[in-house]
Amino acid sequence: MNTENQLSMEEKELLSQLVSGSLSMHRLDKHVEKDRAVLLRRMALERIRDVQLEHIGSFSINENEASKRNIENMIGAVQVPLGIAGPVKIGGEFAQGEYYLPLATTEGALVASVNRGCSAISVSGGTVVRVFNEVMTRAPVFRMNDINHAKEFVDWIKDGDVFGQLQNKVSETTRFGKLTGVEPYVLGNNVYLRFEFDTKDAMGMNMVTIATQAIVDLISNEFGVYPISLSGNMCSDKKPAAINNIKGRGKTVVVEAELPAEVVEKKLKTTPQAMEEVNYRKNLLGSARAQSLGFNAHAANIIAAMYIACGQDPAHVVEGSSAITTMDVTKYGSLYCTVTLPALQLGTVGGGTIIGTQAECLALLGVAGGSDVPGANSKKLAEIIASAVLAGEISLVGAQAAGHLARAHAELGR
Ligand SMILES: CC(C)(COP(=O)([O-])OP(=O)([O-])OC[C@H]1O[C@@H](n2cnc3c(N)ncnc32)[C@H](O)[C@@H]1OP(=O)([O-])[O-])[C@@H](O)C(=O)NCCC(=O)NCCSC(=O)C[C@@](C)(O)CC(=O)[O-]
Ligand SMILES: NC(=O)C1=CN([C@@H]2O[C@H](COP(=O)(O)OP(=O)(O)OC[C@H]3O[C@@H](n4cnc5c(N)ncnc54)[C@H](OP(=O)(O)O)[C@@H]3O)[C@@H](O)[C@H]2O)C=CC1
Repeated sequence: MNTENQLSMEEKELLSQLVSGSLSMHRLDKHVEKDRAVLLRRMALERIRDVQLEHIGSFSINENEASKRNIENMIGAVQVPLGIAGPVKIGGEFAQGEYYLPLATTEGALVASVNRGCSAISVSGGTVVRVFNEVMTRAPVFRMNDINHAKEFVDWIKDGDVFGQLQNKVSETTRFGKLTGVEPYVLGNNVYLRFEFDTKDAMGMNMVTIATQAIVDLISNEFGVYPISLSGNMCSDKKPAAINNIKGRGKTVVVEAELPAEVVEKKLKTTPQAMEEVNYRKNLLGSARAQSLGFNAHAANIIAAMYIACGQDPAHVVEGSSAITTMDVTKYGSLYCTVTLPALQLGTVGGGTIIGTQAECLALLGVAGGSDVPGANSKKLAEIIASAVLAGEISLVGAQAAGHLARAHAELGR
């Protein structure tokens, strides 16, 4: 437990006010520097709850930087073990060569599994991966007087001159972001405008939210309606939603690899036929019967572990998990595998990407910060994560085809 000897007289007084409740935790920031506020809040909690927060207090994050843009009421940091899988050979438009994958997880057997998948993919020649679409969306909801009013509004917003005005307005709020489209959706007298943006190397949710505020101010001045909410859930952010799977959100990425039968037998201890059948009956039929939005084995596992490692917003695992995995035996007897990720939201600038450990993971992948051609780094990261997901799918489907799932977790996960 931290002792009061480390504190000045003023800090001791603030600590006792925090413990008594006469000073709220967040107001402390007005009285002391951020690093001292983090310490005092932690010490107050130790006293209030009679616990020791020694590990929470052990970190290298810069409290001033983090308190500006990543966290409020900071008391420390939690640690998640970081493992490495690979190298995996990737043939992307942006990611080309061999990559070590940082995975932050507490699930034993996960890193071993991705590592095995990487090895099987690499000896088979690597992945081929492409980003097909990139778009970040924000969709305010407007309550119109009646259907006529809704129709007038939709016709107005579709006018090319109006769209040009909106684009100009957006360019006043961001140097990098561009408004690329707007799609109106109507429900009764509600109109949802799904604005689409290219956010380059940023994941972009702050960027597009600020831009959309400027857009709705213009709409209010020009058309006389103001949204009920800046986000009307047709965006759709951090919720499982078919619209993201169909239209895409973040990066839409597709990855493939073809494994010769000998590789499947040697590396995965099974056959292409057995893996094809597991994929069909589990990932396709089982997911359909369960009415799942994701037709895969564990895309979320790899996305979550790489998002945590690389400073992404982990809530976006929701959309990322809606991936579809296919596995087909070819006429040559090899196994052709693909993963389609319709909505992989990520960035290499902003958000959690600047925190020391996360920035180091991005550096390990060669994608820390913005790229010379804005957007290239985020697409490279998308290609790498998609390849990692494929490695995870190949290994887990292989383990289930071989009947090794329970054994692997008994040995490595407990
Ligand atoms: C565990 C293995 C990999 C063993 O796999 P194996 O083939 O029995 O082991 P091996 O000793 O022959 O090693 C083969 C390769 O695996 C890797 N490997 C092997 N051990 C390690 C290790 N300690 N650390 C790092 N890498 C390891 C490594 O690449 C190695 O090659 P080598 O380098 O030796 O030439 C395999 O059985 C496996 O992948 N099982 C599946 C485990 C898995 O994917 N778990 C993910 C979580 S499951 C879950 O959360 C979701 C679920 C299951 O509920 C979803 C669903 O419904 O399906
Ligand atoms: N506000 C919301 O509703 C939501 C917010 N979030 C949070 O949003 C954060 C991510 O938002 P995001 O907008 O990505 O990040 P930031 O708000 O951190 O902004 C990133 C900024 O980086 C600048 N930038 C510098 N170089 C580049 C480059 N090469 N490409 C693109 N932008 C560049 C841009 O400035 P400029 O704009 O001047 O071009 C951009 O706005 C995360 O913390 C996430 O948790 C998540 C969901 C919803």
